[in-house]
Amino acid sequence: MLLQTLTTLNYRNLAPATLHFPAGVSAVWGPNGAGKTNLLEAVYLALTGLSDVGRLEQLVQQGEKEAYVRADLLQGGSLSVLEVGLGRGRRTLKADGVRVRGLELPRGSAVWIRPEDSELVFGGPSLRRAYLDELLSRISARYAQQLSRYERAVAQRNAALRAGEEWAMPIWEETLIKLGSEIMEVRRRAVSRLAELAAAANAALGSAKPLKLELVETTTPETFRADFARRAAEERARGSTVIGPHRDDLGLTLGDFAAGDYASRGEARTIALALRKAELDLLQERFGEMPLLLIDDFSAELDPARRAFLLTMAASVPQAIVTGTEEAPGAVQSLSAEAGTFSPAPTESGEPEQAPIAGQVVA
Ligand SMILES: Nc1ncnc2c1ncn2[C@@H]1O[C@H](COP(=O)(O)OP(=O)(O)OP(=O)(O)O)[C@@H](O)[C@H]1O
Repeated sequence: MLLQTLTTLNYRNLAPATLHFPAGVSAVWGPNGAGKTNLLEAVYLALTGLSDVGRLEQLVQQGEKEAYVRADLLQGGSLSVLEVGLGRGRRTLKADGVRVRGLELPRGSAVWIRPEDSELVFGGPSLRRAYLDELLSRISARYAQQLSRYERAVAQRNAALRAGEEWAMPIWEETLIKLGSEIMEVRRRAVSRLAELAAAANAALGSAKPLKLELVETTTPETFRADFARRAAEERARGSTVIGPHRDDLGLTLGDFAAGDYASRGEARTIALALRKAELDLLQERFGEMPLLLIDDFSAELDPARRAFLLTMAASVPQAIVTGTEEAPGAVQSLSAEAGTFSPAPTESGEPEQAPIAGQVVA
């Protein structure tokens, strides 16, 4: 997977530009607020269709109505043009000029490592479910479809519970048991492999304590129906579905203790990094091609073992973009960031890879 160029227009604080990315590590460095994270966010959005902002309008430059991002991506030897158009509450994705849904994008194309990934450890179960569901949705389009059907059915059953529509319960319960059991089966298989990969990454990061990942389930495919009967009174009192994969968690144990309750901040960062490395490995196993690696703010990582791990990871994939307030070592391209513009600078080891080309926008 090689990103060849990224074009942005009216995207957050980025100046309109087309940037070229060679194979190897591109270092993007500059002061706080320069737009480094925005650049990685634009790449990730164009490649995966994924974005975790609350409102799409946030992505459009203030004072503008629409934004545009285009990525030219080389995958499996052929070039794809991926485009995103953003407007008020509206997002349009195109692949090679044809409108597509997010699921139809090249799903194993990028992994994004961010300083806030520690929230995967300290945050609530919904963050870990989102990590798992996003990853599994990229691995399997069917999983994504079943999950969205399941979530709709949960919302409808909750509405029926609140309206006291007892007659509708058997129908919704059968739907949830069918869709939910399939989701649980896929999660079980994936988590068993993810656990191996994350444990290996955690050990490679020099952690003295073993990392264990396991699904914490509120029910099982085997007991779903009986659990609905058992929790019937509670569900009616609360007006909500309290069992099922939408309430499950990805349990993280470091050594003998639950990581969310007992891990130090540094240990949490190591676990989060191990989870991202496992994600990279799983996507590579599934699609047979190494995703583009996006590392946001490597310079915030002060621990020598984690910093070395990040930089080794970047150097070991076909292509990585590494941002920081200082230049990442070993880069083949260096882009200095300032107020939303990215100017080629000599790398630590030589001349700029590209001439400045800001302003060339392919609309
Ligand atoms: N929709 C928008 N329109 C204009 N500017 C925006 C928009 N959204 C964010 N910004 C600006 O983008 C800048 C943040 O950029 P970004 O987070 O990419 O910085 P950064 O280079 O990663 O900084 P740091 O090193 O602090 O992480 C902020 O100054 C913010 O005000």
